[in-house]
Amino acid sequence: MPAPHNPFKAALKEGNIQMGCWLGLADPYLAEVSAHAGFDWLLIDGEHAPNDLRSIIAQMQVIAAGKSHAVVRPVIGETWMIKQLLDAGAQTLLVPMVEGAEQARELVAAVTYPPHGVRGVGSALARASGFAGIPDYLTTARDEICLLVQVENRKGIAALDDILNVEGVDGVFIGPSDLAADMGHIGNPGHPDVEIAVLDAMNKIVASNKAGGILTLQPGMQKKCLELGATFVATAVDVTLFAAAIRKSAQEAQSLRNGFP
Ligand SMILES: O=C(O)C(=O)C[C@H](O)[C@@H](O)CO
Repeated sequence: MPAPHNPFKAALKEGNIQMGCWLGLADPYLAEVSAHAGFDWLLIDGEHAPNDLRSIIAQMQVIAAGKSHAVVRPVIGETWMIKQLLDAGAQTLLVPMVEGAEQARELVAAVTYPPHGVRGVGSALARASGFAGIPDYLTTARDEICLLVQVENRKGIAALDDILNVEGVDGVFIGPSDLAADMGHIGNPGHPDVEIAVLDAMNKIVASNKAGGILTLQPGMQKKCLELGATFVATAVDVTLFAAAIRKSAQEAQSLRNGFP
């Protein structure tokens, strides 16, 4: 019996668009709500949300029971961190701040067992192997792991062609917020210079036959990236949605109260 099939990786390979949502509320109860909403993928954010290994596992567990695929973002692409997340059952990783081909090759090695990689062998204890319930996990796991890297500063953009030549990287995600900051337009990912850089990079990614991805709340940018051939596009953030809704509700409550003496 092989490692669990990764439908998200298969969809990207076939060029099937996958629409996603960012999960920053760092809670399995709330992740479960999103898991039944209808997104193709949900990003469990270990970089900017208050997640740890346990909270990431809990969110993966509830997402597994829903209709979405869990994509896990570590704080940074450290080999030991990737080892833990893969053993915990993550099959798709989105690694932030990738700036060069050598770093990308190290990430490929981190998701690959020896002799071709350096992923530590712990399947006997791992949720990923069904707690040793999947006899062929060690020999089939790599094929079902989807490695996505983030290019999100000028150094990464300059190295994009080299990164795209790294075998074993399945997709490249452009991070407009960090790219905007590095380009001198912090807080303004919609700046014309940033948009040009994002779309140029997306063009290159798609042309390389790797999957192109982005998170953008701008409908115009979402459409442009899809038109260029991006296949994993996040269009929502749970924190943003919740915060806006709860603020609106509070304002309505106060307006109602103000109508009384
Ligand atoms: O740089 C970006 O944009 C991303 O990588 C996404 C952000 O980290 C996410 O937190 C939304 O701002």
